[in-house]
Amino acid sequence: MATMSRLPEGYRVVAVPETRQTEFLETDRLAFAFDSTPETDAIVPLTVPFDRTMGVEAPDGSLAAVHASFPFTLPVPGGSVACSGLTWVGVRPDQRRRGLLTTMIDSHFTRSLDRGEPVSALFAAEHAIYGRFGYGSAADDLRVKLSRGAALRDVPGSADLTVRFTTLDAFAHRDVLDAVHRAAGAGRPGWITRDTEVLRRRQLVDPPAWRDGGEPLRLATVHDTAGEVRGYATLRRKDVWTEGGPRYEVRVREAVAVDAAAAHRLWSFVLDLDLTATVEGPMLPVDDALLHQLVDPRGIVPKMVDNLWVRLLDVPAALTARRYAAPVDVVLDVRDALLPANAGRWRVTTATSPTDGAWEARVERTEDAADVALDVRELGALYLGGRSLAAQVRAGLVTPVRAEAVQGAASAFGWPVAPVCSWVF
Ligand SMILES: CC(=O)SCCNC(=O)CCNC(=O)[C@H](O)C(C)(C)COP(=O)(O)OP(=O)(O)OC[C@H]1O[C@@H](n2cnc3c(N)ncnc32)[C@H](O)[C@@H]1OP(=O)(O)O
Repeated sequence: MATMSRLPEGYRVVAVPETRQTEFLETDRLAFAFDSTPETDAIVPLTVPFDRTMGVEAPDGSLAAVHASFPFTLPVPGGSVACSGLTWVGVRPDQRRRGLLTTMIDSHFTRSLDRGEPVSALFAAEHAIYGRFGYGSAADDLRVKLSRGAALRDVPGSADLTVRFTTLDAFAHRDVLDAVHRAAGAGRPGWITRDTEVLRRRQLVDPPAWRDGGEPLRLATVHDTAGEVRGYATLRRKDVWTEGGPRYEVRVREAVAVDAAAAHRLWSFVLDLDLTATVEGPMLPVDDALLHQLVDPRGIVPKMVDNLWVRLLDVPAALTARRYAAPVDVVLDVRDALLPANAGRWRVTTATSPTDGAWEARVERTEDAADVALDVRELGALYLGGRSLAAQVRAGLVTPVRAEAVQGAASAFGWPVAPVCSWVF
């Protein structure tokens, strides 16, 4: 690795074991300006994976910066890949802009590669932070505001389903909701599942301090005639009384459904709760069924937000782990200032014809002339199939060395299901 480290004199990278939990949390609280109380801490499980938590110590031995990573299985087009999910990154405000994050990223890359994780992914606190390290913005999610009563097109089977509404219980509901969450995201790139008990429970906890004047989190579940859960929404209503009557807001934390009928039934319920006027949706994939089922999509107020950022740490391993939407034979000339093993020309070739439209690729070093030249950041952005190589060329981010190669490569690197991760880690 081309080392990026430029720590000030006397600083050093250290592992942060669980015994330093209090110090770890204090560092991140200073960085993120968040507070907590013993009441909230008693409810919210700590998700920090201390066996994968690192920091930077100042010369006096105190923690100046921290980060951790989750061992995820990242769904990618047609498959999945071992992924190091970077998280809890924080540098104390009095230690920032001295290269501490840069050094931590260096160590994160090395450790991830040593563990056999060819890809890293993250949610970025701010847009400007991670591109310099080769992370590309690989997915968007949509946050929509809808009016009560927004009509949906008919979907066969919806009328056979029933909805139950109750108060959410993180312990009682976590397993059944996790099973639905997994089923709902099958085949969707980026749909990271919550593979530990703490991560499952963390999505459902509801300390009073987080309610912002709303009710406790409620749970709407959609059931088929056999009683099986086919979809769910976690949500809270906030009471708003006006001279004109009640205009409550519904805030949906998560809404997932295993099929179109369940999505239709779920949203029909959520969009027609008594006393309410508006519904704020959760993080939705940009191709979510709701957006297609709405009779009048003009009625929504959408906001598009960057979702997962992806960094290819081992280009050939990462590109081999995904499938391609069309046959391709393209030579990529990759720039990677931080991980030189990725740099240079790679031929991506698909061969035998698959029955499911998901083409496997061979990825090999080549001396042949490049078709397309791009930074590893843009390759990371393409990785989940949610960005278009042709759009990157049009935006001036990718150089089309052989312009005729772009259309075919763009089709192959795309994917028919939009990537998204439904929760922030
Ligand atoms: C995956 C996650 O956990 S996302 C959470 C990230 N954490 C936060 O946002 C909490 C608040 N902020 C912080 O803790 C810190 O400011 C961090 C982690 C964002 C940056 O840490 P620093 O140690 O200051 O970064 P470092 O000094 O290594 O900066 C490297 C380069 O990135 C730039 N940079 C760092 N942060 C930012 C930012 N927020 N916006 C724009 N540029 C930035 C620096 O200017 C520097 O540029 P240069 O190389 O041209 O001089």
